[in-house]
Amino acid sequence: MKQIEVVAAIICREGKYFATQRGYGEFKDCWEFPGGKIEAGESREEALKREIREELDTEISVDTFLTTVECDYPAFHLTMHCFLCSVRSGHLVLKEHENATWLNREELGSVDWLPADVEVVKELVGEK
Ligand SMILES: Nc1nc2c([nH]c(=O)n2[C@H]2C[C@H](O)[C@@H](COP(=O)(O)OP(=O)(O)OP(=O)(O)O)O2)c(=O)[nH]1
Repeated sequence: MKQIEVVAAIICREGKYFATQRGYGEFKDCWEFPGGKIEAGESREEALKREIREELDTEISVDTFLTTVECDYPAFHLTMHCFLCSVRSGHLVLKEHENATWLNREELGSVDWLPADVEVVKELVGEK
C-alpha cells in the first residue's frame, strides 16, 4: 500500500488549539491540524515550518514532540508526526483552508476531524 509521511502542527495559544478545515480534495470539509508531506532532504521540523509558511503565512516555533499516529486509509497508510507549536510571527492567514478556529480542550470534540486526528485529539484531552 502507498505510504505517506506527514508532519502536523498543533499550534497552541492561551490554552487553545488551532484547527483548520480542508477546502479541497478527498477530505474536503474535514478538520485537521495544518501541515503536510515531508520533502526529500528535509527534517520534520523544517518541513513543518515550511508547510505553515506556505499554508498560513506564519512563522512558528516547533516546541515539543507530541505523538506519531499511524492510520490506515482506504488508499494509503499514513504516518503523522505531531508537534506542539507556537506562533513566532504572522497572523495565520488562510491561504488554502476554507475555515479555522481555536478550540479549548472541552471543544476539541466538537468538529469533524480526519480519522488520524481523532487519535491526536484523544492524546490532547488526556484520554490516552
Ligand atoms: N496536513 C495534515 N494532513 C493530514 C492530517 N490528518 C490526516 O489524515 N492527513 C492526511 C490527509 C492527506 O492525505 C495527507 C497530507 O496531505 P497534505 O495535502 O496536507 O500534504 P501536502 O500539502 O504536502 O500534499 P499535497 O496537497 O501536495 O498532496 O495526510 C492532518 O491533521 N494534517
